[in-house]
Amino acid sequence: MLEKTTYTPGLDGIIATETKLSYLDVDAEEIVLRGYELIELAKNKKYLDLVQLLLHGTLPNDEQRSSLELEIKKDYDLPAELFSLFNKLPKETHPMDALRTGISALSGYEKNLDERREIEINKTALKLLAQIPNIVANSYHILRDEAVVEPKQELPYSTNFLYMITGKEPTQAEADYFDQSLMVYSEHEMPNSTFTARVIASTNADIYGALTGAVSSLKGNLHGGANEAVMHMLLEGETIDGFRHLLYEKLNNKEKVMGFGHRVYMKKMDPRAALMKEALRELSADRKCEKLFEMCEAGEQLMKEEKSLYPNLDYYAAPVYYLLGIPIDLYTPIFFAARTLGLCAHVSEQYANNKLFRPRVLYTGPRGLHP
Ligand SMILES: CC(=O)SCCNC(=O)CCNC(=O)[C@H](O)C(C)(C)COP(=O)(O)OP(=O)(O)OC[C@H]1O[C@@H](n2cnc3c(N)ncnc32)[C@H](O)[C@@H]1OP(=O)(O)O
Ligand SMILES: O=C([O-])CC(=O)C(=O)O
Repeated sequence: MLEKTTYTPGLDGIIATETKLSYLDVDAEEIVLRGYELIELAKNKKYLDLVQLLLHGTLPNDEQRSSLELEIKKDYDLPAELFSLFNKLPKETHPMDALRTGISALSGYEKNLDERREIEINKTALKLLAQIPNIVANSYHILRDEAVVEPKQELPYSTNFLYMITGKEPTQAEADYFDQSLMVYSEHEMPNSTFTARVIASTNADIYGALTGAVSSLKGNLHGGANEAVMHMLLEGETIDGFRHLLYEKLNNKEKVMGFGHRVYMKKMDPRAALMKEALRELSADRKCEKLFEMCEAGEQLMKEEKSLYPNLDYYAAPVYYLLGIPIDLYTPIFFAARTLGLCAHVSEQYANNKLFRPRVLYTGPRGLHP
């Protein structure tokens, strides 16, 4: 007989696996990535440095970073059939669903689909890191009957990603904010999407299947979908007073306010949100759009006073993306593109030391019935 004491709803606080990749140390207010602290990395390094760190365990030197970038860039192009596929989707398809379809379809082009060795999975990971930004940007353009924006080899990795989204080359400052957002989104221990990917990989299923499942998980508004919801809420609020009114209304209706709360940080501010808040402060001042920053701060204050709840990353990443001119429907796909890194590292780690996930239940139904 399984004891009720072994059951925690939502697996809250339960250790699901061992990992060398990352750990949220809430007391120390540190997000540990292979021994480094994520916020320090995000202030001093680039997304590509994190690619090398998470997949290979060490930060690259300049030469290693350049060869990693070349390796990724050689796989930027997508099979032409993928564009035809996006053309056939209903125009109402959400970009997260187009992304899910795109990743699933890519599996058919993978020669190494049956490979589970780390060295081969890392190669696939680089290919996915090359192709997923292209899927994110161009499935969106195709669904809106816009021209495809081909990747530009001469641009740095994340500059090219932002360029494919907006169709115009970003300034250095814009590219830097975007790169920093990709870093803070890149890996976060055991969120629902990472757990989903590891559960799928634990059956020996391939990495495309694991990532396809993770896209579905990330779309939900209790997870990655929250960043899009935050921006819609800010636009609906319009002014500081309007936004405060909207938040009170939601709290009175017992609705969840998107962008607040977190399973692990519930009583503290997500350190990544604090970094994005600073990016928003600078960008708002630069764009003479201080009102957006002030609205966010007013919302943060209200939620602290009324509910003792703090912003998570999505709350401050959303307005940063808005000021970078990114369409709202792409916020969650961008989150996924950045998280592709962490997901691939977790899938690789799962294969390397696999044990099938298969938990038990606390049965609450009837017994002893007869047909
Ligand atoms: C990058 C990311 O993916 S971060 C997560 C993004 N998601 C969101 O922003 C969605 C809004 N937030 C939430 O729904 C939650 O805080 C979650 C899902 C992130 C974490 O949830 P859980 O750990 O399961 O906690 P749970 O939802 O049970 O919340 C505990 C209590 O705080 C309240 N609460 C938590 N978050 C919120 C919120 N955003 N707005 C209002 N109340 C909230 C709950 O209503 C609950 O109150 P109760 O005990 O009176 O019923
Ligand atoms: O950790 C979580 O549960 C959700 C989150 O913040 C992330 O995936 O970045």
